[in-house]
Amino acid sequence: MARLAIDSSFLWEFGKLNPDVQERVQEVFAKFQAGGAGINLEKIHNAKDKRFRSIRIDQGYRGIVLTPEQGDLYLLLKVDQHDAAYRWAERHKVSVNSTAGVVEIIDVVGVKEATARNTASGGPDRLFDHVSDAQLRTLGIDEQTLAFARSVTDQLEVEKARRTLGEAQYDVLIGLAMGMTPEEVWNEVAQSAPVDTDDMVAATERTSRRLVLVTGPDELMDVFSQPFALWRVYLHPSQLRVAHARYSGAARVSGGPGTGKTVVALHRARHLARRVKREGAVLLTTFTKTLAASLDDGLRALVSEPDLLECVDVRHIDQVAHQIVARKHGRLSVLNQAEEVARWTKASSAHEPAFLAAEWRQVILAQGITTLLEYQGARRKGRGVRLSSAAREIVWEAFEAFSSGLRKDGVWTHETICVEATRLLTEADRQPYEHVIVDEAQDLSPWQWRFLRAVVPAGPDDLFIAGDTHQRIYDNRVSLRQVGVDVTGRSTRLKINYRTTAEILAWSVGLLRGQAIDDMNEDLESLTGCRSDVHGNQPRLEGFASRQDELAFVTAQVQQWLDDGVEPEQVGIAMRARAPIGEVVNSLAEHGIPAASLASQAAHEGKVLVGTMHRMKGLEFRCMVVTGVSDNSVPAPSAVTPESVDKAAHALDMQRERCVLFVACTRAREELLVTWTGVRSPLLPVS
Ligand SMILES: Nc1ncnc2c1ncn2[C@@H]1O[C@H](COP(=O)(O)OP(=O)(O)OP(=O)(O)O)[C@@H](O)[C@H]1O
Repeated sequence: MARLAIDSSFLWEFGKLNPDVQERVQEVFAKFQAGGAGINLEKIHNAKDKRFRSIRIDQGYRGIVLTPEQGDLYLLLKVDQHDAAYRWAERHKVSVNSTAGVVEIIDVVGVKEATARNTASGGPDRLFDHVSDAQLRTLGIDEQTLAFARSVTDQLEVEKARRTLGEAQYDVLIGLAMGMTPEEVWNEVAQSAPVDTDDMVAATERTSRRLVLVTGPDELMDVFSQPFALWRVYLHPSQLRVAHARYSGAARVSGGPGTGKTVVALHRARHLARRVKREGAVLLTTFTKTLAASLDDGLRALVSEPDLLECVDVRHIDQVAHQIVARKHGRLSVLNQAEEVARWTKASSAHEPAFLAAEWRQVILAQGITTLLEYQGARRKGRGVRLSSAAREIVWEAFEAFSSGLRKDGVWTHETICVEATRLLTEADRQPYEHVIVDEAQDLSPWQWRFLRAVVPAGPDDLFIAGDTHQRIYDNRVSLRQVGVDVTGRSTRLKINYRTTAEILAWSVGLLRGQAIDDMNEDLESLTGCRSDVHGNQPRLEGFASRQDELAFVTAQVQQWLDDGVEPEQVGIAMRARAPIGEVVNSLAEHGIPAASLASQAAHEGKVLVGTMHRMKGLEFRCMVVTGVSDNSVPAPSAVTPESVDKAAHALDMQRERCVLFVACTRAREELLVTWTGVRSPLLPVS
């Protein structure tokens, strides 16, 4: 049976075709998959590549297909209106790169034009004079691109020609333009085995970033119905640049929700794994077990080669620290919350245990304080009551009693483990990792940052940090510089949102309007320019007189989505507190809708997923309900310091509550419903 591969750029274009044409395209493909009966592949007279044929989609549309000279693999490269499709065929050719072994789709007319432009405008100094023709050919540069390379005078000219050059050849030229040596470029791009440029099947398999191999009609429909899974094969150039760049030190990628930061982190992990090729050399990490598990799933979706997977250690930070400390001290016994409270109670009768625990984390550990003198001089912004010097002495005694108690009994907290791991690493002569990639970096604590700084030697590409401070849902505010991480000049902000419709994104961004949110680098972060190109319905806001009415409405809406064909696990329901989760799950179950709490161990497949707003971090759903957004639940009263106690702490708590709501709402891809009973939350816009 004939096999079909599709250029991923077409998959995006498919979404923009009108539904009639989409249907025709699918019919044509189904015929094609069924063996090709009834498909007419027509020769194109002026095509740049003699293997190109056109397929009739409907009266106005044509597809351009590369037919095989040997074998059974067809490549669908383009579907467009008749004239545009033919014009495309007159400009492009397909070849297998002799060094990288991948399929390249080259705009040969465009390359010629770019060469002529450069030659006409360029000065006498050519950018690649230091690289010989023979070296360029060895790197897989073909004759036409060689002429282009000889015309180039600066990096910008290479960047401008990105869409016209073959992808692998572009990578070579941009690498050289950025100062890599030909040997370094070779190591990045070359296949280890010799390339057979006639073997289209092997080349297509190697081009998984761009070409999607479809083996049957079901899989084809699957690809069409899940354009979101496309990130595996296609990255936007702005994402790819960040994922594949060489940085002289720590680098950071930020960007609003759904801009692909996690996707970039995963691609970066694969890229570095390919480069280092040493088991466990790359750490891909984040701050919770659940998020680390989803990074692991993502990496496995992206990387199929077992030896590459082995290069990447995917674990959450506390787990990594735990292992380092356990290696030195043996099995670690970690306090649970009740045990910690009991120890604080024992350590001092002068203060509440909650106060002491918070002071320890937010002042002592956060600032890395180790002496009373340092504590006497420490800033305590946002910590409520002022403490005189004498009062600090009393508090310090409590810390000492608490810490020595831990030491004496050989017990730990996650924080003391992290601090000890950092100490051990500072004393060690070798760090365990060559590269560290951190996702959801906005929620790491200062002691976790110090640990990460210590886990990898400082140098090129040491730390890669992905995060969005608008989505900070815990109280960790960190200045990267103060924890020894300098990303100056190596920060990129992604702007295109691939998850959420423009309507949901704009409304959600409104929740944070006027908030001054730091960028972890002693400046302010901004969502300006964050956009989505996909349009849909406005978010729906509904208030009710009773909780019963609210639940009934939510249940009916979920039923409606399911009736419309949305899979149950593509519906998420978020709320601020944990308590109402059971109530929502039961209400759905009573109406025959399978549902599960995200926190439960039960299988989640085939169920509507219900959880706290915090738990929604890292997830996404086609349809999202954010429920219980009343004035007495959002912001959560117990999580906000009263203004009368500490104005600064109150403002920060309120900001965090807004961010938590923002995170929940931006999990929605297509539909967002926000509900409340009684008076709506003051965090919601008035209308
Ligand atoms: N280049 C791309 N092409 C197609 N889909 C993409 C691309 N980049 C990201 N996506 C999709 O967009 C969605 C959001 O991506 P991702 O989770 O990486 O964003 P994020 O910036 O980490 O989000 P958040 O900060 O909100 O958690 C995912 O479904 C992902 O598959």
